[in-house]
Amino acid sequence: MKLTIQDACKSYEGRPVLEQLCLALPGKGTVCLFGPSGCGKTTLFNCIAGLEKLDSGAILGMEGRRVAYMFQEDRLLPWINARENVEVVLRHADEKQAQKWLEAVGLGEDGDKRPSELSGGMRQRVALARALAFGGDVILLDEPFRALDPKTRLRMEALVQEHSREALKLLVTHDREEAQFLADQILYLEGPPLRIVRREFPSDRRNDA
Ligand SMILES: Nc1ncnc2c1ncn2[C@@H]1O[C@H](COP(=O)(O)OP(=O)(O)OP(=O)(O)O)[C@@H](O)[C@H]1O
Repeated sequence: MKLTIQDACKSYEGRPVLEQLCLALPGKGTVCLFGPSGCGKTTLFNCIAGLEKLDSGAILGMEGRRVAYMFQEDRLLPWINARENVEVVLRHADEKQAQKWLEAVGLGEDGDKRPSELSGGMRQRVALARALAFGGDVILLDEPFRALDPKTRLRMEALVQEHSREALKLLVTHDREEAQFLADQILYLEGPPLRIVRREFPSDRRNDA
């Protein structure tokens, strides 16, 4: 089902971050959000996820849809190990399944380590494994590859591309090539207040070329 953002308004301390924002998103596929720091992308994600409430307007099409959210920070639980951090989001606790996800992000050997024993890039990959393992209908990824070296980054991009094909994946990136590689649709943004200055459909463009 399509996701429709209708006249969304959200202000902080009198400063509008979302102002009468209207946006129609497809039911599935990858939409990359490309825009400068502070333009309001995270605020939009928080409103879609229901963590922040709009001042007015509506987000339609979220009824009954499960949301996975990979935040800019890893937000791992510090008192349990990497494998358990993935296991907590599985419908049925399953250590083997959690281990498979860790292997998919290249951390098969690190499952017993607590977040404090992992590097920033490793923690980010555990957070990515957790978001994909949850298997939501809407998957919000806020700069998911930021702390990664180029080779690992490519591997993680491929992982995101191949999983959850029936979900709507919304991905914030500051990397043009990454957006071109992953996206069915790229939204170029400015703000605050957040506005869409351009929409691009990379695969269509390739077909036209
Ligand atoms: N809880 C809050 N209280 C006050 N101001 C906020 C709050 N959250 C966001 N803002 C402000 O809203 C604006 C948009 O912030 P937001 O985090 O949504 O931007 P962003 O595009 O995700 O930026 P970045 O790429 O740096 O994460 C910024 O000016 C920010 O200071």
